[in-house]
Amino acid sequence: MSRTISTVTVVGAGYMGGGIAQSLALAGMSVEIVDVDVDASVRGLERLLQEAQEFEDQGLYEPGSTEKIRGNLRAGRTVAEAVADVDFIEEAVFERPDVKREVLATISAHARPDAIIGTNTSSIPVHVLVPAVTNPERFLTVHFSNPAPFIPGVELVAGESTTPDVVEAVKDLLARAGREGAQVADTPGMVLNRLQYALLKEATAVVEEGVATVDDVDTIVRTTFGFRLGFFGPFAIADQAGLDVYENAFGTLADAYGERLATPQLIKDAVAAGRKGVKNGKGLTGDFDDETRAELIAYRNKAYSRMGDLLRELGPAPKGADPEN
Ligand SMILES: NC(=O)c1ccc[n+]([C@@H]2O[C@H](COP(=O)([O-])OP(=O)(O)OC[C@H]3O[C@@H](n4cnc5c(N)ncnc54)[C@H](O)[C@@H]3O)[C@@H](O)[C@H]2O)c1
Repeated sequence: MSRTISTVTVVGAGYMGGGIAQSLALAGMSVEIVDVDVDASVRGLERLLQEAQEFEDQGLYEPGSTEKIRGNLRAGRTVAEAVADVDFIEEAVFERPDVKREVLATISAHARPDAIIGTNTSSIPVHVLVPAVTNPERFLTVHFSNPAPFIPGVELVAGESTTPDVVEAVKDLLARAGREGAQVADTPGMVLNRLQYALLKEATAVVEEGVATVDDVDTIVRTTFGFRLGFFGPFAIADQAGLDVYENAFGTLADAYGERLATPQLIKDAVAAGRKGVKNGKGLTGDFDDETRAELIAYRNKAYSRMGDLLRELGPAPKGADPEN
């Protein structure tokens, strides 16, 4: 039977730790935040309550959210005291292995032996931190994205000895907080940053080669494929476009840019096996019959139409002044 997390301590009441604590408290968990000392923890709590009130006033949080957070979120104790009897501890201190190791060792020394311990690291491989934790079967990366109160996705990275029930318990906690956890392997950059940096790297090459300006690259990303990404990942998008179409298009890219942008084996194999995507009912993301295909197209059209409405309602994002040099 899966374990249920209902009490949480977040260590590090800064930008990310604060947002994580606020989100979990809003979702009904009993949460404590703790920072370097009691004063810093209490200041963190005050800042979070003020911020929650601002979100509520701006209509970003439901009426009554700040009161709910106030009732579920506390501060005022040391790390040792605050982690002593909770189901889950999320470490969100500075992104430095030495600092994280020290904090994780303190947490391990004072937490229950079965308490689950997560780290919010965005770049440090979990195996680098594992030696600092006693009972490492209960330790994993639980990587929230910025801004934590609003971004739903959370990357999970299990260590070599992390047990499946621990991953399941964290996924369940995240689901109750309206978040979605996805597990990835313990590799540098994990998935989020590897993909995000690959896009930025190619975008930078486009600008450096004089193909388009920074502004025009951002416009194209925002208004074309970026428009789809809130609803579909790259595999679902490829299924909708046609895997055979992608195979051919990769051929053109490979002619120009070489092996780096040649057709991936996964796509070659899929097309060779007769998988062309949604259009022939056989995709990388699944099989589609007439009914699911029609439902998908209806969902897609509604999603993009609503996305257009939202963008028109919000208007363009504020921009900085043109760089002076
Ligand atoms: N900022 C982002 O966009 C972002 C996004 C995803 C993940 N992360 C990760 O989240 C973690 C925290 O980042 P942040 O942006 O919130 O940093 P931050 O500097 O805002 O907060 C870190 C907090 O940790 C506290 N701290 C430091 N040492 C401590 C100790 N020994 N005991 C208790 N508290 C201690 C600091 O006082 C500070 O309040 C990092 O691992 C970072 O990589 C950050």
